[in-house]
Amino acid sequence: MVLQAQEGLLTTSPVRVLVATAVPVERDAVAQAFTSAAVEMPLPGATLHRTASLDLLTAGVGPARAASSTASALTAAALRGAPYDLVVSTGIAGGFAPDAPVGSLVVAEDIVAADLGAETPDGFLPVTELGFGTVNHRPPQPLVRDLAAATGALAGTVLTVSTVTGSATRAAELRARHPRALAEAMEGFGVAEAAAAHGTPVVEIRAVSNPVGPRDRATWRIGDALAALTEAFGKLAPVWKSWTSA
Ligand SMILES: O=C(O)c1cccc(C(=O)CC[C@H]2O[C@@H](n3cnc4c(=O)[nH]cnc43)[C@H](O)[C@@H]2O)c1
Repeated sequence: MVLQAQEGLLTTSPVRVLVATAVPVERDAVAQAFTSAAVEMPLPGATLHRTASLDLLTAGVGPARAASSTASALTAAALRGAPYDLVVSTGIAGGFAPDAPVGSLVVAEDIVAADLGAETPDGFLPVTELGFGTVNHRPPQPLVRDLAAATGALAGTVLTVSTVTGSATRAAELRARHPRALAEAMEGFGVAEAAAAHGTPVVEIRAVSNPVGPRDRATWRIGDALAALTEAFGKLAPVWKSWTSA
């Protein structure tokens, strides 16, 4: 393994990984898994924290903001001649009960835009059935398996929504349309769209902070979910190092 000097940082990892969270507390939960200091780099619309292990992007809430921030980071890396090998979307999420309980970890076999489409008298139609776009990104499955094995995460579909589910009816509708759905969050599909535009593989790892369903803020366990993220990322260095998309 070769030591590389990157803009004042020394790294021993040949795999360049960009980790995108929505908000700073999620970024900090990931950063706590590492001892190395971070160098802050402002980007158009987002801030990147570069560590010796990974680059951490605070990408913002929602798929559009997450896509734009991730695109900035990917373009900046390409322009400095060091493109990323992998993009990881991560943070807290709602879990579909009973399969993904609060405190559990989920890794996405599929990253699905669950509300990108049209309502019709016969129900919801994804944009793909209207004749354009895409609603699904599929991460490399061997990597999904390695991530699940290293962390004990459940593997299944992770939905991206622009509106947080707030009723049992909506939760049941989503689950009926996506029987393999384990979790919903608001950024994965946006991050994946930006990664796909750069030809970069993407994965999504989520820690469940609340059940998907009726809004009940008092039952949220954000601290537990953030602790689960820290623990998970503490176990992942060997996975990043051994992984290659080739
Ligand atoms: O105040 C509320 O009632 C409330 C309810 C749900 C979510 C929020 C957020 O501000 C969370 C947005 C943030 O966290 C991720 N997240 C966490 N749980 C869920 C969920 O059940 N459905 C969708 N997204 C969720 C999301 O990725 C955002 O980054 C406030």
